[in-house]
Amino acid sequence: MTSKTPIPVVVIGAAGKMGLEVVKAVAQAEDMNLVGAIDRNPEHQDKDIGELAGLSEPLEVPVTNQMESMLAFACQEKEPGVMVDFTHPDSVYDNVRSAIAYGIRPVIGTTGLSTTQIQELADFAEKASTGCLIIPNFSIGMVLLQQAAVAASQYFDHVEIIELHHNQKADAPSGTAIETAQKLGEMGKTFNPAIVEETEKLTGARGSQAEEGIRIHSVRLPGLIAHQEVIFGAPGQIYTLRHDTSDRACYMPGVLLAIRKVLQLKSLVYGLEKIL
Ligand SMILES: NC(=O)C1=CN([C@@H]2O[C@H](COP(=O)(O)OP(=O)(O)OC[C@H]3O[C@@H](n4cnc5c(N)ncnc54)[C@H](OP(=O)(O)O)[C@@H]3O)[C@@H](O)[C@H]2O)C=CC1
Ligand SMILES: O=C(O)C1=N[C@H](C(=O)O)C[C@H](O)C1
Repeated sequence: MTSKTPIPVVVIGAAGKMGLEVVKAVAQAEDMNLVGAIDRNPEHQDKDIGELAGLSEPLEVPVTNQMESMLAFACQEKEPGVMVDFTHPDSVYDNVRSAIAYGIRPVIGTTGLSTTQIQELADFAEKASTGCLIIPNFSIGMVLLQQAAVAASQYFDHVEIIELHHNQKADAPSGTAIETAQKLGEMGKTFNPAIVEETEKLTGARGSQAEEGIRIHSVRLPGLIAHQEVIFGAPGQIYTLRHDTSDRACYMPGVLLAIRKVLQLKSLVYGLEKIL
C-alpha cells in the first residue's frame, strides 16, 4: 500500500472561532498535516494551537503573527501547501496575494471581499497558474438552499433575503447573502417590480438592494450563529427557505474538501457547489 505525503496546511486566523475549528478538523484528517498557525491576536502568540483548540495533545505548532516567515517556511515542504484564511475582510486580500506569491494555495472562507478584489485575485491566481478557492459558505445545507432558491425563482417574481448572525460579525450583508442574490440575479429576470412609490422614513428600513432588485436585510444579535431566509411571495402564498447553523463544525467537511480540491486547480474558483 502506498501512503501519500500529507498536505501541508497553514491556518491564518487560527485562534479565531472558525480557525480553531479548522485546526481541529485538519489535525484529525489523516491526509493533512498542520504546519502553521498564524493569528495576530497578541493574547495567543507562541501558545500551542492544539492546546488552544482543546485537543488532548499539543500539536507542537505555536501561534505566530509572522505571516511572511510562515509562508516562506511552508513553501519549503515537499508537497505543495494550502493556506486556509478565516481572518477579517480588511486583511484577507493581502494574505491571499502573499500566499499565491509563495506558491501556497489559498482556501478563503473570509467574507467581505469586493467584486473588484475578487477579480484581481482571479487574475493573480491565473498568472501564477495557482489554484485558489473562495467559498462564502462551506455548509452543504446552504448549497441546497441556494439550489432550491434558484429553482423557485423561475415561478416567483418577488423575493427578499434576511440573514441573521452573531453580533461579532464585521461585514454586512453576509457573503452568503450576496452569493445567494447573485445566483438569483443570474436567472436574468428583474425581481420585485415596484407596485407603489416607496419612501423610507428611516434610512435602511427596506434593507440593501443587491443583484437584480433583490433586497437583503441583516440582523446582528448575540445568541445567533449564522442563519438565512429566502422569502418568495406571490398573491395568496409565501414560500420560505431557511438554513440554520447551531455549530461551526457544520463547515468542516466543506473546508477539508476544499483543501484537497484546491491542489487540483490552476485558477480561482468561487463557490462550494463548483467542487462538490
Ligand atoms: N465561509 C464560511 O463558511 C464561513 C466564513 N466565515 C467568515 O470567516 C471570517 C472569520 O470569522 P470568525 O472566525 O467568526 O472570526 P473571529 O474574529 O472569531 O476570528 C478571526 C481571527 O483572525 C485574526 N486575524 C484577523 N486579521 C488577521 C491577520 N491579518 N493576520 C492574522 N490573524 C488575523 C483575529 O485576530 P483579532 O481577534 O486580533 O482580530 C481572530 O483571531 C469572517 O469573515 C466570517 O464571515 C465564518 C464562518 C463560516
Ligand atoms: O461570520 C460568520 O459567522 C459567517 N460568515 C459567512 C458569511 O458572511 O456568509 C458564512 C456564514 O454565514 C457564517
